Amino acid sequence: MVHASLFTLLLAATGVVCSPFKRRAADGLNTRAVAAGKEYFGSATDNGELTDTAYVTGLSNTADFGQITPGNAMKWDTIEPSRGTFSYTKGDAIVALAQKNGQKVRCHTLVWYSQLPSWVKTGGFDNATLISILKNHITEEVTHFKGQCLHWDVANEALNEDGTYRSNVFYDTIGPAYLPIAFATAALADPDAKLYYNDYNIESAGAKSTAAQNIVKLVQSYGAKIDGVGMQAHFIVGSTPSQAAQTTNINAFVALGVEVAITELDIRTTTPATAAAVTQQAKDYAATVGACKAVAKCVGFTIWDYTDKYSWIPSVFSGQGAALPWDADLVKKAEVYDAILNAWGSAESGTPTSTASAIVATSAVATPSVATSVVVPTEVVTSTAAPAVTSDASTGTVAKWGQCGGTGYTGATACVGGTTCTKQNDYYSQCL
Ligand SMILES: O[C@@H]1[C@@H](O)[C@H](O[C@@H]2CO[C@@H](O[C@@H]3CO[C@@H](O[C@@H]4CO[C@@H](O)[C@H](O)[C@H]4O)[C@H](O)[C@H]3O)[C@H](O)[C@H]2O)OC[C@H]1O
Repeated sequence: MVHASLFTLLLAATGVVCSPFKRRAADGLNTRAVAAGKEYFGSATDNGELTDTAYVTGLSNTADFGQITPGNAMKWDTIEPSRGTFSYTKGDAIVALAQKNGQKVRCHTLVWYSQLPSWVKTGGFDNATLISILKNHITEEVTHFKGQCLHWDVANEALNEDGTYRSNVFYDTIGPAYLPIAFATAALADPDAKLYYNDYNIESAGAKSTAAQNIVKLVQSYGAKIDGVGMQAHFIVGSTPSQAAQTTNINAFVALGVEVAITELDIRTTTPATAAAVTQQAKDYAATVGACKAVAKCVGFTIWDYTDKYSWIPSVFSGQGAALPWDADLVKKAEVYDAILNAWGSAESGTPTSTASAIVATSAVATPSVATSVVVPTEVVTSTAAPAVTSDASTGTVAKWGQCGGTGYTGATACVGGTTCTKQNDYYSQCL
């Protein structure tokens, strides 16, 4: 009897409840999300936190967390700090913890302008060399983690707030084609991982969300695989988009044939948080859960760490914080936690996903239209489609692939701002 009680306690601690009559998962954020039809509810984490036993116990509770995202361990500056030198220790540690716990992993992130080592950022590489560096980095990293990543955030934050492409070394050297090249390369290295574009301030309609949808179309138009879009959702208490606005926006992405995930949710406020702010924060969390729940193709939900103890917010947004459902003492904020829990629906099966939204999402799924011209690097080609880069108004002073077309280009010459197209290689032609 004593042994049976200990066994029950042990199972409860690891997220499983056992009785002589039935065995089911313990109630929690993840089990509720799964009951509502989602693949997981998860949390970001970081290596430095893994020595905190109480923290790890909470993170390892699969009733709450069915997925882990490495906050920094898989970024370029950690993985390939100098050219050709790869270090996987930190990423492996997080994957090992997830595997031990039976949790999924969202792998984050392959191509980002930030946390990019200076040898890449200021290396002064020409177009062909940078493409080779990009492809090598992706191939090496994705191959290393092959079979271990449910999702890869292939590209992170490629856009400015007005929807134009963010100037970074990849865009400035390669042009928008760096995105389809990155996705195609990742797909070759791990065909089973779902490949995501990930960004912030794309959680409701607007120029940046439209531009993110255009990135989906761009990658598709090159014949490369893109499976999903991650809405980071770094929100501010009382200023989050409404549930309806988020639902409509998620459906706009789903209509392009991709899935969506909430990838980095936190909702910050001025610290110390007031009682009113916490009440509003609970409503704000519930709104994003409600939006994801309402769309069948919103497949998963991640908060950017689970406790204020390790939130990135105070270090970046001065005077802000208290953004997560657990406080800095690892104590659940009951109001916020319960709001998330209840927004997913009941523990048994969840409230059924809104039929109306799900039908909109499903029926709106469309194969991207196929046009006649082909502009793809040979290893990328799986379908034919027109390039979606004609709005790129860069002129001859900055070389952009896609200005004039590449191998196999049969469409109208689009030498924007110049008169002569000079083909340099399969990715790159210059308009002068
Ligand atoms: O240890 C930390 C990591 O946790 C951290 O991870 C990144 C955090 O979020 C992602 O990048 C940031 C997203 O938010 C941007 O600021 C937004 C500006 O507009 C506002 O409206 C919005 O509310 C803000 O969130 C930041 O500028 C981005 O850096 C990124 O995907 C994560 O990897 O990275 C730094 C480490 O020290």
